Amino acid sequence: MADHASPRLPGTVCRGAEGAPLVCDASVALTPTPASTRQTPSRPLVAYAYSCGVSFPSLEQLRTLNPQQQPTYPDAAAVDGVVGQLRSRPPLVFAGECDELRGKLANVAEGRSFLLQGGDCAETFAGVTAQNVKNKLQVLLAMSVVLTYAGQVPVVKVGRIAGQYAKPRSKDTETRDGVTLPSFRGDAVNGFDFTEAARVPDPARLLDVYNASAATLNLTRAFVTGGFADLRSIHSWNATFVRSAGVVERYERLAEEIERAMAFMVACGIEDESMRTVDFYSSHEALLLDYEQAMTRIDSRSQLPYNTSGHFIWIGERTRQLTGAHVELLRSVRNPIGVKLGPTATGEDALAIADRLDPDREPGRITFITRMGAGRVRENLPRVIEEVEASGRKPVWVCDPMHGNTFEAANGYKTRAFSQIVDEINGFFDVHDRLGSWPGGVHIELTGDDVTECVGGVNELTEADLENRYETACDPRLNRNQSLELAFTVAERLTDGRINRINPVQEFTPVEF
Ligand SMILES: O=C[C@H](O)[C@H](O)COP(=O)(O)O
Ligand SMILES: C=C(OP(=O)(O)O)C(=O)O
Repeated sequence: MADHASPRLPGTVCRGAEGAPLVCDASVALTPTPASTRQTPSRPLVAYAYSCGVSFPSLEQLRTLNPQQQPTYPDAAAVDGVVGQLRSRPPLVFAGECDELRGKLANVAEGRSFLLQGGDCAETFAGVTAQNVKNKLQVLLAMSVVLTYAGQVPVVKVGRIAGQYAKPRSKDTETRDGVTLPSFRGDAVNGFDFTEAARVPDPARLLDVYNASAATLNLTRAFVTGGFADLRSIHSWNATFVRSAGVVERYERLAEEIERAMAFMVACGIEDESMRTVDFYSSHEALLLDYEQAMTRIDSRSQLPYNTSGHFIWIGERTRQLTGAHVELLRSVRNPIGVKLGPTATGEDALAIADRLDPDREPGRITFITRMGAGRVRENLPRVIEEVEASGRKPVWVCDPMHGNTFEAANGYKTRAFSQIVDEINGFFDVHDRLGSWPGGVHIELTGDDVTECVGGVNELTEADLENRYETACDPRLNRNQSLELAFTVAERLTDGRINRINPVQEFTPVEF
């Protein structure tokens, strides 16, 4: 074990200020790792405590906690090898960016802004193309403009992007025509093809996840800062929407209004950087413990651990066990954390998880993503909100109207009805309105393409249409027009009496002419 004064080496274990061992950050590595201190795959990873005394679990410890939804790899040594390689890779996101997002989410929790989180149900390696990433950004930017302008709220933009490659499944196996194989668990785990070979979990895919996420993030950063997100190109974000839809005309009218407003601002001398770039963050479900634990790094500024695989990570409905491995891992990292709450979640469950993940009640740390289903949201959500808010906690409340509203169409396609998605969102707003809490955001599975996966919406897709372009690797997503239509629906609920809360009248400084 190296002492603290030694050069810090990736993956080495050294003594912290109080004698507690800590794992050093690859970003502060000074010299190549000498063979004697190299973390070999077969050597157990050492649990450590960082200076403030919170312990960070080793993979061995996590594995004793009966982790749910993990792949069963045929070769444990191969997993260790991959984990070792991931530990030495550079971080994908930076601690300071995660802090910045946490600060923005604190504003959302206070009712001062709104979270738009959206993207694929399951990203795929084949989907890492410039066109795909651009289409997804385009639809998210268009939605965010609708929310900002029509809804009159500042919008925090987070993609389900650059890491959303692993899926929890209801069943371990899938049967087709009498043949039973392991379920597809996302490109991070196994192959989509229904063959025995494809469905074997392969740990080398975790390195592909890293590479695909890095490429996606790189492109995303370039798009959002390189002119693509310039509000003055607002019309061009619309170029690829299906023209016939009424929702597109509505968007065009709004884009024209924004252009006029911007021209007015420019004429008044009010033009700044915020019109040209946007802040955009990545997020995914932190499902695969091998990957998420290996991607944790010690921030060289604060000496605290951050999961560097994405800015915002969430714990799914199936893995939120209070003393389970996922909660144990995420309680020890500093990123803002989401927790999905399904229809059976109680206020007591939510409070217990919040206390475990966020004992210090740090603003912006916890986001509860509720996904109760349209039929249950009005009945089940109030109790959860009431109990959590009565404790004095102020989490971000977000509605995921997708996961509680999935059904199988008569022709066998897994689908969702646009009307039910809207109904759950309306239920979410109704409940928050009644309780006086802040409906802080929406979490949507969507794509920038014109797929036919969800029925209804402006183009009135029917079950028969599903077979035309059903391309999701897991759950059905809203297509471009449905996503935009949803943004207008949410914007209407936001303007409904809320503008004053978000933009309280401020001291007015007259512009000099
Ligand atoms: O996206 C969420 C889950 O991974 C998905 O709904 C599970 O789908 P399944 O019920 O077909 O396994
Ligand atoms: C699996 C997901 O959701 P949930 O945990 O809510 O089922 C998801 O959002 O991809």
